[in-house]
Amino acid sequence: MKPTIVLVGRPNVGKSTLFNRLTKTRDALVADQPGLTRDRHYGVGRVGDRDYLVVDTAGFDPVAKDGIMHEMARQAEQAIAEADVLLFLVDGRAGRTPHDEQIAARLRRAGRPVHLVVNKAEGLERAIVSADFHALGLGAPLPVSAAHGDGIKQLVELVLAPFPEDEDVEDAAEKGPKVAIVGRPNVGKSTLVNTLLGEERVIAFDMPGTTRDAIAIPFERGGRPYTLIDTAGLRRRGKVFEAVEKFSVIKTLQAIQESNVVVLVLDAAQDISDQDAHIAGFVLDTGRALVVAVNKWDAVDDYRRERLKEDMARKLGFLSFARFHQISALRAEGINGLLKSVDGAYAAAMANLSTPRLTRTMQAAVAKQAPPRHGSARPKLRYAHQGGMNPPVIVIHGNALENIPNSYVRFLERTFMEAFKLQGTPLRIQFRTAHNPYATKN
Ligand SMILES: Nc1nc2c(ncn2[C@@H]2O[C@H](COP(=O)(O)OP(=O)(O)OP(=O)(O)O)[C@@H](O)[C@H]2O)c(=O)[nH]1
Ligand SMILES: Nc1nc2c(ncn2[C@@H]2O[C@H](COP(=O)(O)OP(=O)(O)OP(=O)(O)O)[C@@H](O)[C@H]2O)c(=O)[nH]1
Repeated sequence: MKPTIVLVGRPNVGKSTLFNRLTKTRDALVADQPGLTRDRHYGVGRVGDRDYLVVDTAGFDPVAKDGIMHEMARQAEQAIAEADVLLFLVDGRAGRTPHDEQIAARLRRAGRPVHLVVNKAEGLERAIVSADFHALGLGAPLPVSAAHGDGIKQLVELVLAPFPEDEDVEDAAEKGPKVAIVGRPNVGKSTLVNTLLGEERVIAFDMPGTTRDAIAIPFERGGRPYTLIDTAGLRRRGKVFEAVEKFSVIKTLQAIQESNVVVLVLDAAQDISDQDAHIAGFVLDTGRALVVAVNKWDAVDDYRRERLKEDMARKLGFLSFARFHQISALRAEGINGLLKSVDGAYAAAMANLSTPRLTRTMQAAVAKQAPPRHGSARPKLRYAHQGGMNPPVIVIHGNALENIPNSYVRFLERTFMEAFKLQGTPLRIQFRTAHNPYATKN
């Protein structure tokens, strides 16, 4: 399970600064993609081998009764309800305020673990800060400086400690791909789930009594096992599954994180929206394999189809690693092709890449196009090996690799993707520079 950390606090205490800190570790792994915009309030982070989801609630005001503040408070309430752990941020320089007390009173009733985090604590006397905020009745305050990065690693380790670690990727492989079907409201997710599950026997239906309702539904198609990771609270009613809750961004992102392969459902009758692009960007950030299902293809004419293709090329160009399928969930058209791509994307995400072949492919790429010189140093790529799966991580060793530009990273990604036929999964390339004083300076 990958825990969801929700940040709460009054305006200006440093939530965005902490959010950036907590999600920054992961960003460094993802080459910037043209056209990719990230949602400012939802991100993924990683410490060691552990992934987590971070949500920044804006402007939480538990007493606002109407207007934009009320709407923001409503969204924050939903995030609190869906959190695994809450970080309540206060401002060590401003001291305890009445607004902090209101929020504390609300959080004491949240039924979730709450950590009281005192931000802007650099240079402050620890004992004085602690005494002031202890009065909020949420346990010992944890001093940090989000701006300077002090205390952040300890904070994350403390917060994640109670959550079990994930099962090994390789151990899980024989159960088949874990698939999350995601998309904004009304694109046809429930219809697709029912089409997938309807024809074949559902092997079992478990509802583990975990802190949140993560539901995994094993099923078979064409003799192959899959596990469906539920998103927006699909519940079984009679023979069919239907959504019983409102669309939830957090549940969507949690399902993406729990999955191996994401099926992003789009509605052919609608233009691509920011929400579609944000979900797609999140999939890229988590490194999950991806197949795009352009649903309701039956309901649109040729003109609309052409227009949609242009729209997708413009707004989702950063998904060039993924296959796109035109389907009709309602008429069960295009489903086998879609699942074939799910299988292909899963195989690519889990592929074993041999060190000699990786190194040969890398050398061939360099021979074709050498990395640009930076100052007096020409980066030297020596050898490559695999550093992880789902997504495949390729670790390249060499000298002066710090300054390799993003465009060259993307060239390497494309080269590996073609050589190893890794369609359907994003790739990560990591550089390890040897700091050998005798390293050749050619
Ligand atoms: N001294 C100090 N200032 C900080 C620290 N973290 C954040 N700040 C400053 O505090 C101010 C508010 O930070 P934000 O991260 O925007 O705060 P926020 O809680 O997201 O604010 P809203 O977006 O209004 O909810 C900015 O001027 C930051 O530079 C810190 O650790 N130390
Ligand atoms: N024409 C057409 N309509 C479809 C198709 N798939 C779904 N729909 C219709 O689109 C509407 C929304 O479908 P749902 O499956 O409930 O969509 P959803 O994404 O689960 O929606 P939320 O539960 O709001 O997240 C329903 O009226 C479906 O009948 C399709 O392939 N073609």
